[in-house]
Formats: sequence, C-alpha cells, structure tokens
Amino acid sequence: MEDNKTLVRKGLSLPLMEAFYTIQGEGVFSGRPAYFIRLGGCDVGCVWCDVKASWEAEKWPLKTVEEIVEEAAGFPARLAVITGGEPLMYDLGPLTSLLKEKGFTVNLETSGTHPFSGALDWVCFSPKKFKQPDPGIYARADELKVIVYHRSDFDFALKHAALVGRGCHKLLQPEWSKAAEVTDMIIKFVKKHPEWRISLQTHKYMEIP
Ligand SMILES: C[S@@+](CC[C@H](N)C(=O)[O-])C[C@H]1O[C@@H](n2cnc3c(N)ncnc32)[C@H](O)[C@@H]1O
Ligand SMILES: Nc1nc2[nH]cc(C(=O)O)c2c(=O)[nH]1
Ligand code: SF4
Ligand SMILES: [Mg+2]
Repeated sequence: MEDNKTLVRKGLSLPLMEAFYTIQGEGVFSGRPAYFIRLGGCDVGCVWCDVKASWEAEKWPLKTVEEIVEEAAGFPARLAVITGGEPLMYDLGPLTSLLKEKGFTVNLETSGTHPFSGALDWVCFSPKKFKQPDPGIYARADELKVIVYHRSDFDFALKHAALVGRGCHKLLQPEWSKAAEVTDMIIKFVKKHPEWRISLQTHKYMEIP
C-alpha cells in the first residue's frame, strides 16, 4: 500500500475542500449547471482571494479520485469544474481521466502558476500579480479571465493577452469588493477594446455557491 504523500504526488488522492453542484457563475460557461471540485492548497496569496480558507492543503481531507468522481456522477450535469485553491499544484491526470471516462466535460479554473497537467476540455487562466504564471499555460488557455481590482490591472490584462493563443477568449471580471468602483472602468475599457468582454460573478448576485 502506498503512503498518502505518494498517492497525492501521483494525483491518485487529492485534498478536497468541498464539492458542490451549482451554476457556473463566471466566464464563458456562465449559466451552465456544473459540479465543482475545489481542491485545497494554494501558494499564490492574492490579497482579495474569495476563498482564503482553501490555502492550507493539510486542512482538507484526502479523497481518492474514485471517491470524488463517484460523488460527481450522482448529479445530472456532465460538466465538471476543477478549482481551488490552485488545482495545478497537483497532477490532474488521474482525476481528469476518470471524469472523462464517466462522460464529463472537464473545465479548469487556474492561476497557471504550476506546471500544466490533466486532460482538460476548457482552461480558464486567471493570471495574478502575486505570482508569475508558468509560461506553458499561455498555449493551453481557452479563456483569459483577468480580475480588475485597480486601474493598473488593464495594462496587466493587455500584457497577458499578448501571450495567449489567437482563439483565446479575453474577459475582465470585477474584483467583488471593488465592483462598485471598477465596473464602470471595465465597461469603458470593453467599449474601446471590443475584443474583450465582461465576466461577472453571477453566482454571488444569485446568492448561490
Ligand atoms: C478562487 S480562484 C481558484 C482557482 C485559481 N486559484 C485561480 O485563481 O484561478 C477561482 C476564480 O475566482 C477568481 N476570484 C477569486 N477571488 C475573487 C474576487 N474577490 N473577486 C473576483 N474574482 C475572484 C479567481 O481569479 C479565479 O478566476
Ligand atoms: N457558482 C460558482 N461559479 C464559479 N466559477 C468559478 C468559481 C471558483 O471559485 O472557481 C465559482 C464558484 O465558486 N461558484
Ligand atoms: S490563486 Fe486563486 S485560490 Fe490562490 S489566492 Fe489567488 S484567487 Fe485565491
Ligand atoms: Mg469562487
């Protein structure tokens, strides 16, 4: 029997903070029912992170990928969203393969700060000023979702947009606590730069998970 450290290193067991069936609130898939798998552990340290409780991996119980997928398969939707914490801290190969075997479309929410892994159908890359992305993420990103907290974030967004692939969707999302101030700036920016669009955290307006 392999020990827990080895199982985590191989991506066979993962620290699971929570898993829940909800509506994808953000980004290109906004409005779609989806099963969220939130892995514990993040070393990025965003000051405005809305899930700081996730940061410490050791706090969360280890679950085998079989346990995680069995639970997911009990809900009607066949869209899974892997998030965190920072899910790319782990080898997502086993979890994503098993989800796909069970018929799921598998989407990822990531800061791109760790090497890419897994069989993903859609990658939402949300770069952070607090830790540099791994350069390998740019070619994998289907969606670039930049959080706007301060006006300097527009230049940060343009810098990352220059590095993603041609087909990558470019979105700006207000940081939740600053939404009242930054939403107007985002509207003006998008009207001037129509290749960008707005992403709102609609689940927070709907008061659902
Ligand atoms: C909690 S993160 C987890 C996944 C990964 N660590 C990441 O940052 O992409 C999920 C998404 O929420 C966004 N997010 C986190 N805190 C936010 C906030 N206060 N306002 C708006 N978006 C936020 C992140 O940028 C990311 O796109
Ligand atoms: N409904 C809902 N949609 C989301 N989209 C991305 C989320 C995340 O925290 O990764 C999230 C979340 O926490 N809830
Ligand atoms: S990378 Fe994601 S989970 Fe980590 S601190 Fe930033 S927003 Fe939170
Ligand atoms: Mg969230």
